[in-house]
Amino acid sequence: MKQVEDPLNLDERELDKFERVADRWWDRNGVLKSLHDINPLRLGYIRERTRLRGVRVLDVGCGGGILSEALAAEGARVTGIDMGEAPLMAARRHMVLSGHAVDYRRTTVEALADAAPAAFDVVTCMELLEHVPRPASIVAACGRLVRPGGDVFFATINRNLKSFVFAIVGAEYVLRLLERGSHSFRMFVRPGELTQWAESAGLDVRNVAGLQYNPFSRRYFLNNNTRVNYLMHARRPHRR
Ligand SMILES: C[S@@+](CC[C@H](N)C(=O)[O-])C[C@H]1O[C@@H](n2cnc3c(N)ncnc32)[C@H](O)[C@@H]1O
Repeated sequence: MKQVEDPLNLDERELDKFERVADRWWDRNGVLKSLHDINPLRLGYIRERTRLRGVRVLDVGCGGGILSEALAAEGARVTGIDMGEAPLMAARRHMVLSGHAVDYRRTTVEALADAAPAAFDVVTCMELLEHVPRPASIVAACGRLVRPGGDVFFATINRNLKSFVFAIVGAEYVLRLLERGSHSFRMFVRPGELTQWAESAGLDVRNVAGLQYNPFSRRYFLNNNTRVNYLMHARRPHRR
């Protein structure tokens, strides 16, 4: 039987995971602690590779706004988009407390790419690709939304035996860094796949870095081991 594609590129079960925990989004020691813990590393990775002050940044799948607010604090003019109602509510509530202004909107990245092509200097899309049915479509839309010469940043989880052991068994069952069921192994994305989608979106991949967790020091760090979590920096060339 032919499978019918969801035109919104949504997986209701995945969305629901974040609806349920949204009121604890900004609890630094709560269920989303790992997002808080990796945020300085993600921000540092972005800041090293692009200018943020005064530029238009789109944060795709922004959730409760952990990265969006950090980008705004760097002086960027940030738009955050997500399809979850409750995460966006948590983001708007927190923005009032923090004073880091972000323009939060409920839209798909594909619809925004139709409405506002090349409207952003920088696009970030972190920890989203492993939660959607058609990640290549998200990557293509990110490529359309960034201006020529602009930068795109992705973060996701590799798909192999080590990532199954570390990102699911280790993180969800042994160390309890994440809630059980946070991730589905089959939705993880290999760096080769992401590179191919980025290139098909007209982007040049400039760097891929690994994001590691040391269970003894309980600290995250960046290196070149991309077997589990990794980040990617791509740039839209001026001519394509
Ligand atoms: C793991 S959270 C990541 C949040 C944020 N990017 C961060 O890293 O701090 C994933 C987010 O993706 C959102 N999401 C899931 N599917 C989506 C889709 N198709 N379009 C936009 N957002 C989506 C969820 O609502 C959730 O807020």
